[in-house]
Amino acid sequence: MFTHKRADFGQDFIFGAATASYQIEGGQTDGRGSSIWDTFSATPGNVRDGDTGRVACDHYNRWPEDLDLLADGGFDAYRFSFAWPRLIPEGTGAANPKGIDFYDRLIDGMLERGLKPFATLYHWDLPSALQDRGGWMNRDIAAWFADYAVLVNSRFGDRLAATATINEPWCVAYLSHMLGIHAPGYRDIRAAARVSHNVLLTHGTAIAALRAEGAKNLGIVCNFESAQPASDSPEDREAGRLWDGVFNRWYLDGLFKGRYPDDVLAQFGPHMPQAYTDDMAVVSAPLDWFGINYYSRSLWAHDPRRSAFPLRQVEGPLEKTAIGWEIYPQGLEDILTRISDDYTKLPLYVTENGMAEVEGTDDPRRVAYYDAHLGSVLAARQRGADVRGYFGWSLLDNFEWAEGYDKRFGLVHVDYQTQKRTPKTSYRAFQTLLTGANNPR
Ligand SMILES: N#[N+]C[C@@H]1[C@@H](O)[C@H](O)[C@@H](O)[C@@H]2O[C@H]12
Repeated sequence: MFTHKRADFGQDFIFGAATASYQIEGGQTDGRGSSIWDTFSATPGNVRDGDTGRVACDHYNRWPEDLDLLADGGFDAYRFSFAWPRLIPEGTGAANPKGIDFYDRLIDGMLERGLKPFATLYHWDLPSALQDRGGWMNRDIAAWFADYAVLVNSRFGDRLAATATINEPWCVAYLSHMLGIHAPGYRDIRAAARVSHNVLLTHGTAIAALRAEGAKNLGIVCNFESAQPASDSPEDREAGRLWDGVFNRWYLDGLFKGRYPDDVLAQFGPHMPQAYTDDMAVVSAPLDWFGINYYSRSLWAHDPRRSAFPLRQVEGPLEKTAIGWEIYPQGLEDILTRISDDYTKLPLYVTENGMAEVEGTDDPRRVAYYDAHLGSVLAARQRGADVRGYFGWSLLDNFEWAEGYDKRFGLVHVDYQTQKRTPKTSYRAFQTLLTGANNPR
């Protein structure tokens, strides 16, 4: 079990578990429109083993059982995401009544179980119809998303404990438009430059629209790595710093300082949208809280072969998870204190932290991973970071994007043939931490 006690975090600290619509819902029915992940995963070669989110964890039908798992585990909150194409199948225009009904029942189910709904408006499942119109490369997405955000707020806002506009803008932009690993699978520096701006413009535009509706407890969720040089050479030190710019400072500087870092701008060069500086007041709209997703560190070396972003990742020596990421708890303490010291005194939530492990229900390594990272949260709080909550990723084994179902992050094992849920040892560790009991269901 964990070495920490619930009281160590203070009585107001929130513990939750997190999921995302495309990764768990399935339910490609009842008026749900196509998403870019439906098309990306249907394209051979994009997702391991040809896996798709067509069924996933069948959460669309099994959500009561999944909410029971959260409640029985003693969690205070549930971080979930709305599927834009389930609510507005074409992305703009008419809403889908059955989609609204699903989230009505889901949110009411949380409240009935004493779970605080922590919502994310966008966790990567863009309506395909909007991709047909340019998707994130089209500046108009800011208006499309703002209208969607206002719809969500009008139907559900009064019941939400917190609302994040976008999950991991770096993944929406760089991973999906520069590296091509996620949907829509572009490998294009011009697309990446434009989306790196448009995703934050979209966030800020939605914040303004939601404020106009009186919405409260608004934030965004960004992912951070401890970006380090692979050696002490000046070139590698510069490579580590540049990756810190690409992954961390682009979003921190944009959101909290209203400007993008010069070293990354230099790499994007002429590909940035014209007059983007005119948008920075919108990009850096004041927020009520900030979400941090943290998993690991990364090591970087100079790579002179590359004309832009001249760096390459180097495998590190630390123990690794089943997805190959080093286990580096210090990085969570470091990013939390860095954000608090250098960027914002807003309430912070660790909105995702967890590890992939090989299949099974006994996962002592995952227990140790969570225990160490919870220790980092406590250390960051002791250093002055106003960390208000922590969400484990993920409640369930689920569709792990390009890795398909091969990589399992769940506190609860899912047998995808039977959809049977089985709490793992790590779930029991949280249950003991949060309820004092270890009461197998
Ligand atoms: N990979 N990985 C696990 C996890 C992913 O499943 C989430 O959807 C993302 O928000 C974030 O990347 C982290």
